[in-house]
Amino acid sequence: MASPALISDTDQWKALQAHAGAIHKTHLRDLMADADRCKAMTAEFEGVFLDYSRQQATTETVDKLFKLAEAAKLKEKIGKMFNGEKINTTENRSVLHVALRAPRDAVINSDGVNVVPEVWAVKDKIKQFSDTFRSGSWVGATGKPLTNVVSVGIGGSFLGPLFVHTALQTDPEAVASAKGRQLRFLANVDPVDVARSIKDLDPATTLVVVVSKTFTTAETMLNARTIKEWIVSALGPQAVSKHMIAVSTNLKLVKEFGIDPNNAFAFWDWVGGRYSVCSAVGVLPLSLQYGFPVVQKFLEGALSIDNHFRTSSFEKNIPVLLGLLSVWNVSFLGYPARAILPYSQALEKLAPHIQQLSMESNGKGVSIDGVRLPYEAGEIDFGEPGTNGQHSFYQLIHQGRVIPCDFIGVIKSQQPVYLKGETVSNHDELMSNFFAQPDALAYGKTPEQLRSEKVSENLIPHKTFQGNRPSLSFLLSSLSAYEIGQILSIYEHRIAVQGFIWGINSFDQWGVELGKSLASQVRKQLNASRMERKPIEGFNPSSASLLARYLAVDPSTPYDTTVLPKV
Ligand SMILES: O=P(O)(O)OC[C@H]1O[C@H](O)[C@H](O)[C@@H](O)[C@@H]1O
Repeated sequence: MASPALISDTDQWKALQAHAGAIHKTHLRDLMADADRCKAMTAEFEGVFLDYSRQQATTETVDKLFKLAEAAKLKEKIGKMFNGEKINTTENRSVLHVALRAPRDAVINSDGVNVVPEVWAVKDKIKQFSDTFRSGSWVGATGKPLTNVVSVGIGGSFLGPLFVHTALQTDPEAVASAKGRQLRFLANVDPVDVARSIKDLDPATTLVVVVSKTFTTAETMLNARTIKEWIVSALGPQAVSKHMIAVSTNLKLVKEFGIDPNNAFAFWDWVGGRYSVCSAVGVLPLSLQYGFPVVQKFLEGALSIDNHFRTSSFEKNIPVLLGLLSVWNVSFLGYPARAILPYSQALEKLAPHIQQLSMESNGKGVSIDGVRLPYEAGEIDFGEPGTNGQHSFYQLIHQGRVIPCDFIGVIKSQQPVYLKGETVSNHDELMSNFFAQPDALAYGKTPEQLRSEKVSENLIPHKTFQGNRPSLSFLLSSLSAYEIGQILSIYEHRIAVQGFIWGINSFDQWGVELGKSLASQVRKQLNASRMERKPIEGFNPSSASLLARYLAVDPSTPYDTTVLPKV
């Protein structure tokens, strides 16, 4: 018999659907009373400890999920990814971000060519360039060493590097190596972002890295031209070769832009944009700021999880367990969202990165074979660091909608602080919340408990917490470059597992195209109306009237001369 086209046609999927009915009748309060279950629902690898006992699941659920994984051929699909097979079928590409952190002697083929030597050639070039840059021997047009870096890029050419940069910013080793330097990002095409990214910077001491896989992304190219103008107007056209470098797969366009090809750093079409932080996209700007050795530790952390993911049995495999549990929450329990709640300010930009990684990967409506899905794939990811989130959206999570939560805690803070005489250290104060919130969600508070506390009857419905709200907790030993790499890789693989189970292509992103092409029609209209006073044509009544309102106001932009931000 031919294998079913959709995973939802399998007996294993149907068994889980039936099982979900039974699970809905349980309460986490009761499930948590089983100490053996709690112990069984944990996994550990190196310093990463995962406790998933607060999922609305039993060991039977997990067994059934493993059977689903078998039906979805998860093991084979993981193998195909690591072996460089062209699993991104709609773009006919391998998916080899794991090659970016593979050891020098590894062999990973794409199209019959071992890509690892090319990866290391670029890393060696980055190391050499960043050493020269950081030593002060690379000087700008006025002879001054450059201490500021502005990385211009958007989407995958921005969010991963921003996440890692933000996480490293307070790590003692990274702090020491970044003394006297700053790294900034320019992503949005909004001129306000341009103004903010160059505020108080001197072009004479600034290096600009233009980061774009395609080197055609409209926002990045306009921002790159704008920043080029900022440099040229201050230092003259010959300054570009000393003040602008690039990261791209399209080295031809880099050259045409006017950046010296010697100062261009390559990557390859088998690296998806949102999976590119371990390529020159992240490694170059981060090495300029922190030095290559710190970034190498980040890559090693990612590699450790790659090996764990590739070789561990599913029972112990953290990304596999996480991916399967997310599928369980979305497809069987019907919870469409996931909150990412790091109890670590250093992980402030994890959720924005995961938003792209997860939603661009798994936000699909058809199977990899083009069959419309009878179930929803992907989930809505959002999050904020605790405790900030607690004072913002946790009300909804506790008493409103059910949103499975990822709690991420760190045992040893990057920045220990204690005030003599205080009950606990500042980090213990933070972590008190990390330990308390998952139980508040799981156990809730009953009307009986409230009555025993003499709460007045009219307030009992308002103060009742139903509980039975799933979460999982990660406890990391510390948060250095290595663990940051581990977190990245855990999420990358978890999201791939989800896509493999749902039977979709997690590595294309056709859904971003339509908006781009409609924007080009608007761009043409804005040009025609502003420059030649042409009437608005070819839009629906709503868009035409919005455009008319927009164009009616004088933007105070003189169209016959260049204007740069004044900050
Ligand atoms: O790196 P670039 O080619 O400039 O692309 C930047 C971004 O463009 C689009 O939005 C894609 O959907 C993203 O996946 C990509 O990361």
